[in-house]
Amino acid sequence: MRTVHSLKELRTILRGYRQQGKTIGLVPTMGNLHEGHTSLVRKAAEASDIVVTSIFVNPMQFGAGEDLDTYPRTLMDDQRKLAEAGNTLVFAPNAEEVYPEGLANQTKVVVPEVSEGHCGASRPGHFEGVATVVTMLFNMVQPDIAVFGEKDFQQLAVIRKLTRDLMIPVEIIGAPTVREEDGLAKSSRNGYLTEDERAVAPTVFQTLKETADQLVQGRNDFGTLEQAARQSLTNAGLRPDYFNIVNSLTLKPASGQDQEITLLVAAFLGTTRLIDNLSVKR
Ligand SMILES: Nc1ncnc2c1ncn2[C@@H]1O[C@H](COP(=O)(O)OP(=O)(O)OP(=O)(O)O)[C@@H](O)[C@H]1O
Ligand SMILES: CC(C)(CO)[C@@H](O)C(=O)[O-]
Ligand code: BAL
Repeated sequence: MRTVHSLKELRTILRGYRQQGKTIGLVPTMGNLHEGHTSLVRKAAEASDIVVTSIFVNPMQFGAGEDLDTYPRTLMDDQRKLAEAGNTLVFAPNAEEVYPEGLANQTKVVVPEVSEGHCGASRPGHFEGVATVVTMLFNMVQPDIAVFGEKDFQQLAVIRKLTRDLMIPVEIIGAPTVREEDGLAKSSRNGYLTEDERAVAPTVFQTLKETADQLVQGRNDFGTLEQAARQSLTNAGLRPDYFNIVNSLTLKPASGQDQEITLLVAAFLGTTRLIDNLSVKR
């Protein structure tokens, strides 16, 4: 498995693969990889001949006061995990390679509607940063397929929409959330949790499951259920950012007629912000 840092080298290698008639899969990440990421790589390897994993902590998607500087950078460890998962090529550019003219001067991709609300409301500019860098990665790698985790449910919806709207010829594949045994969604940011916080963290998924059970039983009083879920999180020592029951496609507030409903949650444990979601069919 090779690692390249420059776009020029990436393009030269990929040209060679394309000339051999190989299909290319892309897995965009910010590194500090865990089994959630390697499951995406395995999925990409099933769907394409060559798998490119990008590792780039994208400054454009971090807000002021967020963890851009402290976000864990663990390239050597990541390379070992990727090789084991069947990855072909790692693309690990630095910020100057991706944004040679700096962030202020960068053309941006703005995705309306699905990027509004939820994480979009709590992290202004976040999805502009994600949409822009993902569009750039699509142009850099020109993959046939790209795999993203359902753990970042709103992000996946944003990427599906930008791909459709900008007619980018790539198939977007969603991959299920990989969890710890106690239900906590695997995430690089779990590493920030103290031992005490880690013991409380599974409450996020438990609250999702308890609320989903109520929905499956036919409850339509979504506001009451959201309020009760926020209270459960608070009682466990979390600080809920949002707990929203939405239509799975539009991410707008769910209605009683919706057959596919998604519960979206973000909550702080100390300074760590955890997100998760669960979808139900009715
Ligand atoms: N537990 C998981 N299961 C499946 N996919 C995941 C999981 N965690 C992350 N991913 C996916 O991996 C890709 C890269 O995500 P990222 O590098 O931000 O990882 P992360 O662990 O979610 O980090 P963070 O804690 O910063 O959100 C995204 O498509 C994301 O949805
Ligand atoms: C898709 C992504 C790699 C873009 O920076 C990031 O938002 C992530 O890791 O989910
Ligand atoms: N996993 C989404 C990337 C972020 O939180 O910035």
